[in-house]
Amino acid sequence: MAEREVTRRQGKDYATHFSPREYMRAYFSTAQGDAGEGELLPQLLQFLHSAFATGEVSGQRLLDVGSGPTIYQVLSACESFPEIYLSEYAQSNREELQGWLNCSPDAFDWTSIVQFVCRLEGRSGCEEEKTERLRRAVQAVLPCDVNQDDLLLGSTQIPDLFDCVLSTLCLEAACDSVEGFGAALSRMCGRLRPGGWLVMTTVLQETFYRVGVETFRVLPVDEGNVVDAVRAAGFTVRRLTKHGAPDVAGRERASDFKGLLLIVAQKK
Ligand SMILES: C[S@@+](CC[C@H](N)C(=O)[O-])C[C@H]1O[C@@H](n2cnc3c(N)ncnc32)[C@H](O)[C@@H]1O
Repeated sequence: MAEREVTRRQGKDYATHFSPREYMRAYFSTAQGDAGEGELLPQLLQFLHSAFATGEVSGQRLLDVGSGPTIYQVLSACESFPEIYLSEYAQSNREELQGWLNCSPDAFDWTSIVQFVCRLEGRSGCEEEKTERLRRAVQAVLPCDVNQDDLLLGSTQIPDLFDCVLSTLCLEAACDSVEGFGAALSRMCGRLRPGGWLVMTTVLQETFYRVGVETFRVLPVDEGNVVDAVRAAGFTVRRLTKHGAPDVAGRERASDFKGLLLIVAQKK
């Protein structure tokens, strides 16, 4: 029987076909994440914990680019940055974030992941305090498009300069060429002060991931592509960690990533 052709969503489709609820349910229901992705989520959480726990990556203001509907990525950062600006392309994702910030009764439940991060910090039992700290830290949920020169799309009343830019699993989803990836990275760090920090996580050689019934296209990048882009954007790489992907067979995999790259870099 002929295989059904799958439409690979990309670009503007994020505004219309990306279901925040399906995304969070599939990948963030527990701190173990999606079974087919092996240790991806624990590795992300562990890396983000260690990146911020050293105390070196710290300051006043942090910009998270392409936040999606998720808050896992800023749970560690809120201990080191009292002001956090979330930014995201899709309005539906921004609404999910806002719902969580407003303690909406039907907001996604992040308890399992907050518990995991508190355990990493040696502060089991402090989940409520952590959640409150993060809610207090978030100053705004801004629209953003990494493919536009004006990345934050004319948002006003935001700082001219940030001390840290964080971005998790975003550019490879948002860009359609290696050149575009580099340009978006430079743009994203345009508001970073000299000496400021870039913390970025990237899936390697991924061509797709699934969200509910939809399949999203991903730009396959390798370690060299990412490191070259980071250096070309004016950074010194301070820390680089790489993990392989699990060997999961089958067409029903949630994604086809081959590895995970975790980078801390400092702007010259
Ligand atoms: C795989 S999700 C990652 C979300 C979140 N950062 C995380 O770690 O789970 C990719 C995100 O990139 C966002 N995105 C897609 N195109 C974008 C663009 N042009 N500018 C900024 N973000 C974009 C999507 O809306 C989506 O939230």
